Amino acid sequence: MKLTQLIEYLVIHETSLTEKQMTEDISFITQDTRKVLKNSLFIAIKGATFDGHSMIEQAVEKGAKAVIVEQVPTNVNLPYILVADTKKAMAQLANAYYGNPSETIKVVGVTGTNGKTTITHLIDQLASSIDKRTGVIGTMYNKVVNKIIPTANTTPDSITLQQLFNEMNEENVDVCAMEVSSHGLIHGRTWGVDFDIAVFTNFTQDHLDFHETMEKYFYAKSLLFSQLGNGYDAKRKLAVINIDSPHGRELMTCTAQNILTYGCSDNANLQAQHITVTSKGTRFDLVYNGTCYPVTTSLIGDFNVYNILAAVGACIGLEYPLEEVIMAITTLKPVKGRFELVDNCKEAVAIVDYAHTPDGLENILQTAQKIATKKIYCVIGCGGDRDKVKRPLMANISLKYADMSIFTSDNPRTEDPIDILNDMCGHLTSDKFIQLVDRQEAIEYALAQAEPGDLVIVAGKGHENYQIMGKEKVYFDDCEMIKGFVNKESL
Ligand SMILES: CC(=O)N[C@H]1[C@@H](OP(=O)(O)OP(=O)(O)OC[C@H]2O[C@@H](n3ccc(=O)[nH]c3=O)[C@H](O)[C@@H]2O)O[C@H](CO)[C@@H](O)[C@@H]1O[C@H](C)C(=O)N[C@@H](C)C(=O)N[C@H](CCC(=O)O)C(=O)O
Ligand SMILES: Nc1ncnc2c1ncn2[C@@H]1O[C@H](COP(=O)(O)OP(=O)(O)OP(=O)(O)O)[C@@H](O)[C@H]1O
Ligand SMILES: N[C@H](CCC[C@H](N)C(=O)O)C(=O)O
Ligand SMILES: [Mg+2]
Repeated sequence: MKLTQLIEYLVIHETSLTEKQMTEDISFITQDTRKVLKNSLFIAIKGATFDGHSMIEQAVEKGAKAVIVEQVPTNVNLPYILVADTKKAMAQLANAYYGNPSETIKVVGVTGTNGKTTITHLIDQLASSIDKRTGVIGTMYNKVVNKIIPTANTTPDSITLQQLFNEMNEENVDVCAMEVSSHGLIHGRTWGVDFDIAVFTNFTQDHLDFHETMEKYFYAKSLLFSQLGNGYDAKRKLAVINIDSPHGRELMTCTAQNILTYGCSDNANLQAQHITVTSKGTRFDLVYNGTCYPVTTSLIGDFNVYNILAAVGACIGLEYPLEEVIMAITTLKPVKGRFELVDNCKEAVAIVDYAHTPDGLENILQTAQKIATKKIYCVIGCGGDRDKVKRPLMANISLKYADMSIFTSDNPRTEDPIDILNDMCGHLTSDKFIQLVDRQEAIEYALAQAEPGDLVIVAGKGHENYQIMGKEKVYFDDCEMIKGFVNKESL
């Protein structure tokens, strides 16, 4: 593609490129000097730890035909194009390079503190059940039909994102269910994505290390709704909002589009009534447009009823046949590491879950109380180099609902795990907890104590099969640890 064509939508403040240089062919765009190839366009980004502007000379040496910058280089002979904001330019360039690929796919963006992965995977299952070709973008992996692509982020950078949409187009994907994280929104990773549907799950405390205040965190979430279009778009768009959340009600003013509300309140468009939770699954009545549909699902918990309503709401927005979608609810499989029941030698009910926020933990422990017949053990840790404010809150919640809490490590990263444990339980005086810094020991302790019929919740890591210690990822899998536990007394 010609450089002139690629930069058509940029507002250029200044450039050192000649008219001839502007007509050069560009065959690759990147924001990473390590990936620059011949005939690339390099975009310099100021990141958290590194400033791409410091390496534009090397990028040009490696074959970049031009560099996009937001500050004039010291060496003005370099082929630079000055813009106000290189992150915004990167999103515009990525979109131009891949030909606005999200326009031809139905894109469902899901945001909120908890439930994004679950809902996107439920949408994937529901859409697949009516023979749609699907894509998924999110925490566990990205997926193009059956191809699984590993990912480092919940919401990828704008180049990776547009590249994924392009691949989805090549594979004739009908619908992509995508997690939209608050980091992704603040970093502008989703700029230029043509969302058809925006789903809001809920809003509670997390990520204060990054957003600093709940107000700023909520503002980040609201961006998905203000980016949903002007209300007069060629494509019909819809915001699907949890009306039981006060923040959901506030978000309703952030979009120009039509809104479908869901929840348990009488005024929700899509409603759940008469919820019954058991250790085998959940039953409820789904009410839409005055018709009541009794449904059963193997997903456990009231919070999963919300997740199902959100996924069904998205399917309504996609104009899928409602009765077929509702029938498919009974076939929904739980998502890996989300309230996942794991076999073990103790005949205890062991559950691995990804709860890593106070609200997530409270929801699963409330659900645990509903299905428990005997004692509840809870193994939980908090991530290092992340929101510290949530640490004592999560310990308090565990103590409130579990008969015994085992506080341990969960991705300490560059922090000392003992310091994290002190933040969690330094203030506690109860005798209903112990601290075991080694996660394997913590899980084994809980299982060793558990009697048949007790419930052992192992929370925080869900699908993750690693522990991040320092900068290293060490293999660790909660499910394997539970399955592999051998009760020493029975040997
Ligand atoms: C703190 C943070 O968000 N970092 C993200 C960010 O990296 P960064 O821009 O800060 O990277 P940097 O190392 O400072 O580099 C700056 C620039 O220089 C370039 N560079 C760097 C080195 C070099 O030699 N040459 C070079 O050109 C880099 O390519 C980059 O363009 O941009 C990268 C690309 O988009 C992300 O992968 C990376 O996410 C890291 C891995 C991360 O852990 N992020 C977390 C906090 C995050 O974003 N989480 C949310 C999920 C939250 C939730 O689930 O609720 C997410 O969406 O993943
Ligand atoms: N609707 C919900 N409301 C409250 N808690 C939930 C809800 N759905 C899931 N959870 C809890 O949150 C955990 C994470 O769920 P999920 O992975 O779907 O959320 P997420 O929003 O994708 O999280 P992340 O921010 O890490 O991407 C689950 O394991 C469960 O404990
Ligand atoms: N998406 C979440 C994942 C946290 C998972 C937990 N295991 C941890 O490391 O804290 C985050 O980036 O905060
Ligand atoms: Mg997720």
